[in-house]
Amino acid sequence: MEQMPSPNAPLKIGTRGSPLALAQAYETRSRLMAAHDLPEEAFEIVVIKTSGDNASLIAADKPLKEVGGKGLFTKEIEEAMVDGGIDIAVHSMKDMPTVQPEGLILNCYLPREDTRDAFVSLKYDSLDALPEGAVVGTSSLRRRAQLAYRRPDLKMVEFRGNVQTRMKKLEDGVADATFLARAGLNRLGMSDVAKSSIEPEDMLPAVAQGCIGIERRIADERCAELLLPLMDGPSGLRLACERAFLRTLDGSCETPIAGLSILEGDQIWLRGEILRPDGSEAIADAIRGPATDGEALGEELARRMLASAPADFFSWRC
Ligand SMILES: NCc1[nH]cc(CCC(=O)O)c1CC(=O)O
Repeated sequence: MEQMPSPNAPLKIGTRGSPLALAQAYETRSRLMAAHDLPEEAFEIVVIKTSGDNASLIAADKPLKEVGGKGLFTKEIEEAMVDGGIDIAVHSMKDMPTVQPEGLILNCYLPREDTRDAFVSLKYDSLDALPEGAVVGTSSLRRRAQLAYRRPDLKMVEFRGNVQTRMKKLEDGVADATFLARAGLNRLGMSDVAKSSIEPEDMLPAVAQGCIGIERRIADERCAELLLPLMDGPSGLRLACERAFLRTLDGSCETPIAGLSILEGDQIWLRGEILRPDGSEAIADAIRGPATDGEALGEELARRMLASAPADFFSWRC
């Protein structure tokens, strides 16, 4: 049965419990408080444990895609929203599947943070400075493939956990360097661990990197109204374009796909890169057109890249 919260009941904001997820939930709460002149008590942050947070799965040093793919960190949160246990959910858009469960809508995007990856190392200043055979820690299939393509000499090791855990691994000498989203570091107040940034011209970030999205029930008009002033126009155009690209490529699992759109006046410029998981081959392409046609442009670029790739290139599609 549909629960009918009283108009004065606190709005329940669902989130994972990681330091980054909490920072994103607090940012969302602050923006809601400012937009509606509401006190902190008008909101309740509800921490939800997801399969992806399951310690035993994380401890097993398996690539995340073997553990369960993209819905891994979102399933339980979306279930809580369908059940009415929470009213809205705050997500890192780059971790979100391109299609939402029935009854839910994800179209509220906050102003985007830095979209670049950061180069993090205790010994070296940049990717170019890494000596031959250096060890890079990463759990991201995209970063792994992009790095293997550009620097076949590098050795990759599986690297997971929060930023503190990863820094400890660097201290212990498990790897010489790692790559983290600048957006996450900035939100955690840890941007000083970044030695340099990877420019999109050198390596495109993940689709939707650096963007916080807020999901709600489609039928919940109270939440629709509350979120309206938070919806950032430029983020909306860019995310529609990038997510259409990913959706058309069927990037439903963690896939070696990178993509970034940039607004230039009333135009949008989308660049994409698709790689073989082992980094032995990559295809890149770009498209430009009216920003309001972003979704169609994203689909068109994806179709063009699918058509131009060798037949066995998309063996990872699922
Ligand atoms: N896959 C984990 C994840 N999801 C979102 C971010 C960073 C924040 C963002 O991109 O918005 C990260 C960590 C990372 O890649 O360093």
